[in-house]
Amino acid sequence: MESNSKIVALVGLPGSGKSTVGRHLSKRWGIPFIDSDHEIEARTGGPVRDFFAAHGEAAFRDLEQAVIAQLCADNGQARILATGGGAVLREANRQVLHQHCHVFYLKASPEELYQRLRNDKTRPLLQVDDPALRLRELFEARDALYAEIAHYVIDSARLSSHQLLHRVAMQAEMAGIVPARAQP
Ligand SMILES: Nc1ncnc2c1ncn2[C@@H]1O[C@H](COP(=O)(O)OP(=O)(O)OP(=O)(O)O)[C@@H](O)[C@H]1O
Ligand SMILES: O=C(O)C1=C[C@@H](O)[C@@H](O)[C@H](O)C1
Ligand SMILES: [Mg+2]
Repeated sequence: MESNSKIVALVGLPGSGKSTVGRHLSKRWGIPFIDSDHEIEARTGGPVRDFFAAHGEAAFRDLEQAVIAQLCADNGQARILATGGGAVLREANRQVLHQHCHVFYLKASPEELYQRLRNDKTRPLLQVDDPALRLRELFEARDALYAEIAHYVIDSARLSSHQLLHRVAMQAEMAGIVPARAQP
């Protein structure tokens, strides 16, 4: 990875805490938080699930790849980036993330994710008859891909979201990726 990179990328399954941790780190460090799904929504003018339904997954993945390449381009600006849960499925995304960002894999078991998300109706991938099974399948298919690109694996088992945030912040600050800042 480029040693002067100031991009912290958060990867992991739906519910792993990317948005929660990303928002808090953004406040703590005073740098922007960008979510690739939100960037795509800003460009297409509607929710990701509508784009999926209208154009299919392959078209979504093409757009996602283009967006991630742009978000990882070095412009000297420090930032926190969360990627859509499926971004690691493409080799090109794995390469660009690993090379240009400090990648943190927020790892959680499918059982734990199910407990967090069981009442959530906003995640399209989980609106199926058996969301617990779906999470197990996603974990099986993706855990090794997240781990492959990660510079840091943060296991969130038995951590509250506050403790998880603290772990990521400490790791990044100790590694000198961002200057340590007093919490607002
Ligand atoms: N370590 C944790 N312990 C308990 N709950 C957590 C933890 N991390 C996140 N949560 C809760 O789980 C839910 C999902 O978290 P969040 O939206 O941050 O996940 P995400 O990785 O951004 O998911 P997605 O990929 O779908 O955008 C939130 O309600 C959040 O408060
Ligand atoms: O895990 C996935 O494949 C996805 C996760 C979301 O973040 C979105 O990017 C989209 O719904 C696909
Ligand atoms: Mg999110």
